[in-house]
Amino acid sequence: MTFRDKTVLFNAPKIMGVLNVTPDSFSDGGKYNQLDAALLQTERMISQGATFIDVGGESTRPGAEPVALEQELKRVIPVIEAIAKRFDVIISIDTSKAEVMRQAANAGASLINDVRALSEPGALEVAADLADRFNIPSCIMHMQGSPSTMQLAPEYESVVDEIIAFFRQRIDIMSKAGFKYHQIMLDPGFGFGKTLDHNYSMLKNFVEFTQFDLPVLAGMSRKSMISKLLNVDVNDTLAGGICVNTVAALAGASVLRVHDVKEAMDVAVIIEKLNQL
Ligand SMILES: Cn1c(SCC(=O)Nc2ccccc2)nc2c(=O)[nH]c(N)nc21
Repeated sequence: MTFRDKTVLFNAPKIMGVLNVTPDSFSDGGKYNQLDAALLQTERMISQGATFIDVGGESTRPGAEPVALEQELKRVIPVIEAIAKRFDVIISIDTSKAEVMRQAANAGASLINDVRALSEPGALEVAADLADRFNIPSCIMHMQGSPSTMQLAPEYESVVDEIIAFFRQRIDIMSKAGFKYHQIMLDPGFGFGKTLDHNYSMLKNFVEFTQFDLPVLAGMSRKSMISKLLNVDVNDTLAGGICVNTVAALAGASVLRVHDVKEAMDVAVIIEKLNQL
């Protein structure tokens, strides 16, 4: 798409900072250290401009082992409570489990981020109830297969069309379950059952995902679609991340889910400037 023949909307995206509270995301296992480190990281991301803090207790990387309910609760609930007590920020709970959604909302979370799009038992009902009673929206993400299988052989007739059809189907199911339209957020799920080319064709056609007039979240930060293409280590994907986030933002992404909040905020501030002229 050249800028000449299409009007590019310069709507600045909001930034969602990633807070991983899985044990492998902290240097040592100590409880105090983990909570303290999480709060320090949260404070840093808020000071850098994050609107959302995404708290996740189950790693959903390719091949990741599922986490038991009790384990996931132990990881995320104390962190959510501590953040809600200290900061004025929107806490997003990254979970697929109905019980984690309910307890996280109780502890102060006000956005549900489910990479399995409310497909687990009870999740749709609990999320719809939280939307109804507390106006808590849900972000539903497309994934082909499950974390343990999704990257074995991703296959699509047309990845963009299949994601669009998935969004249509899930929006219909959520509306029937009681969600109001504005309580739904969409996410094409970069890296979740997609090859490198699938990911870049999703990015190239990102504007298609905005056809529902619902906010669309883009989560490409530090993912293999950057490290593989640029042939760099995951810790050296900052420049690539800024590029893909800029492309997604100009194509209409409302939220960028990132590890590097400062750099994503720089993108948002520059786009906001263009919006004002
Ligand atoms: C929870 N969650 C994840 S976890 C995967 C991840 O960050 N991998 C990863 C992290 C760091 C380095 C390499 C890979 N990705 C998304 C996303 O794209 N959208 C939404 N809505 N939620 C998401």
